[in-house]
Amino acid sequence: MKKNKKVLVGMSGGVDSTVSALLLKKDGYDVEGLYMKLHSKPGYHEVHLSRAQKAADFVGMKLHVLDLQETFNEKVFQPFIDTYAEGKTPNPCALCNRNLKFGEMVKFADLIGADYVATGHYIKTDGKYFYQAADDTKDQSYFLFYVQKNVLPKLIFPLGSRHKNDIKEFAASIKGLESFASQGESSEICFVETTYTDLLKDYVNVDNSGEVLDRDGNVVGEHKGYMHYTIGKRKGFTVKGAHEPHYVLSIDAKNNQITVGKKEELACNNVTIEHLNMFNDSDEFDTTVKLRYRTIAVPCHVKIENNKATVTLKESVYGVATGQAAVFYDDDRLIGGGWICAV
Ligand SMILES: Nc1ncnc2c1ncn2[C@@H]1O[C@H](COP(=O)(O)OP(=O)(O)OP(=O)(O)O)[C@@H](O)[C@H]1O
Repeated sequence: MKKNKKVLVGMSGGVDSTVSALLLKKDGYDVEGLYMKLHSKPGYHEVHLSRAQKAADFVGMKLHVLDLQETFNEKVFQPFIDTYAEGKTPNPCALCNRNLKFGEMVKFADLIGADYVATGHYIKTDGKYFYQAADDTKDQSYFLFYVQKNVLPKLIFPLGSRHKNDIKEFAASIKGLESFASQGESSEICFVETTYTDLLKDYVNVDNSGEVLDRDGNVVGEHKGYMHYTIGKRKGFTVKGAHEPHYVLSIDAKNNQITVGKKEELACNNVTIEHLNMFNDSDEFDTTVKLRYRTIAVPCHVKIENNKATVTLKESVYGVATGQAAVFYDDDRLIGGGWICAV
């Protein structure tokens, strides 16, 4: 029994956090839950908070509720809008993990005297590094690269060595938790109801059509507003007389123009990243890097100077977007990462 060890579990109302809390309780920890009100999607908290309360009641633990909508807006939502407005592709989950789930939640854990913080993320840690989850279809390590190193010793991930299907089956087999097993999966970005452009429309002028250029700067067509595109997208704009598919190569927010070209022109061999968050201390090394979620890490050489890294890719990657995360992996160990600022 882990007597006297208190764990604060992030409760979202979903099956993963519910099972995590239950496993920790069974393991002998003194568990308390926390539901954080993050974004302001209408009707969302009524549903999710009541599910989180139901889960907490089932586990037999106290549920704290924190309203963090203002902090979320400042640290995650506004940067999401601003990044699209700058013609880049944001990664709001990485910012939320650093600032809210493993920022504000850790502060709250300290306040109530909890020794550990747990969530239902699919990831592992040994207190120094993160490691990819056993279930590679669910691995969330890419979104956790920006969590501050000093909080790692406090983190517990009960699901890191398990598979999502087993978690659902486990919940389905427990009387009182069946409904958690059959709930739909949460959407990719929790505050986006339909599409990101629908959401952006309330804040910025998304449908502002403009020119499509080729690599030589010739006007070759029209687009429906640069925020509709990410690097590598091949639909939703016109290219006069084109016989082959064209892809977005770059986005110029200032001039409301996008540049397009053929697939081979999307190839990227060098990336510069900034605002690094490294878990090791080397400033020059060979490793592998993921430049997008759900892609395979490619071998690269990394040189760090003045909190910026030059990443030389040993094979071309297609469709690399500024604003996205570059995350370094040494096999299954996450050794750090940063934000792509130039390709
Ligand atoms: N609003 C919230 N308040 C507290 N903790 C949260 C909240 N949202 C997410 N978490 C924690 O972060 C973990 C990962 O969140 P994510 O949004 O990826 O959900 P998920 O994989 O669908 O998990 P779940 O099935 O628990 O909802 C959750 O399992 C939970 O522990």
